[in-house]
Amino acid sequence: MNERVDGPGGSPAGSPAGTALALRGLAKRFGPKVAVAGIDLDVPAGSFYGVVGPNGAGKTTTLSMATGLLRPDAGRASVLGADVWADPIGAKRRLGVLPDGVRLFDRLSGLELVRYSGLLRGMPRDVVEQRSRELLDALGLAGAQDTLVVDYSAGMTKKAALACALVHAPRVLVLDEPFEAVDPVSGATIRSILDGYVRGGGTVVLSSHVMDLVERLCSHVAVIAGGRVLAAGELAAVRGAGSLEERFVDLVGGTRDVSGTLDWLR
Ligand SMILES: Nc1ncnc2c1ncn2[C@@H]1O[C@H](COP(=O)(O)OP(=O)(O)OP(=O)(O)O)[C@@H](O)[C@H]1O
Repeated sequence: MNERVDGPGGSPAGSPAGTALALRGLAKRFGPKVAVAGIDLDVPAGSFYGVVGPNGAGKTTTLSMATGLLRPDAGRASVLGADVWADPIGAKRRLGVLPDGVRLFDRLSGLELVRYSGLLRGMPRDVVEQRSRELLDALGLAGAQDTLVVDYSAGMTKKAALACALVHAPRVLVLDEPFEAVDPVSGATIRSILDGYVRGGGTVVLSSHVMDLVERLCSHVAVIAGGRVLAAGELAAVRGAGSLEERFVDLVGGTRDVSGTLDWLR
């Protein structure tokens, strides 16, 4: 099943004008395991795009290939027209990425880490300095800016990584589980930063397991399972009459009845 509910202008063959992220036939296997089985997706510029799917659906593998972190076995990805593999510098200039299970240079302090990200992007030192401090302040890390990242909690590390993804003001943000391990106050701050970013013309693609959050934040959603897109397009069209969670369960398969098992646990 591959139900496409893209609005007019969406084209599975070419990359329509105004596409921030275009994925064509992306595929990846790990040994015998097919993680991603040929994914096509157009993320319209200016959209807030949620990618949802069960554990092991292929979300992280897809986003890693889409952002140049993992080489696909087949297929292409482009960011605002720049091919991620043929023109990596052009694509990465337009892109900010929060990868899954981020490995950071954690012997740097939070401030040093964000500064380092900005300087790597070739930004002027004074701009880097100002933005790094502003980002850490907005994300509630100002008090910990001189603490080594290795001593950060999981949520603090995620926020520092998000600051690194934002410092060069990219036009497209790809965030793998940005709210995981983040407390509710920080979550609200991140939501408001991302909202403002999209209102200013930026594009956000994020993966999440939290349907309520995707429903509240996103204009578009793709449901992925078994390495394929089951449905994609505007949130209202994908969701239909019910909630996104109902639609998700409907598409991905019902909940399992485990009432007669795990007797030893009772
Ligand atoms: N490096 C790897 N080596 C072997 N198998 C892998 C590797 N990375 C992913 N896989 C497999 O590929 C499939 C898709 O994994 P992926 O991490 O993309 O799923 P996901 O949708 O992000 O899952 P989750 O929601 O649990 O984070 C899974 O079956 C996983 O076991």
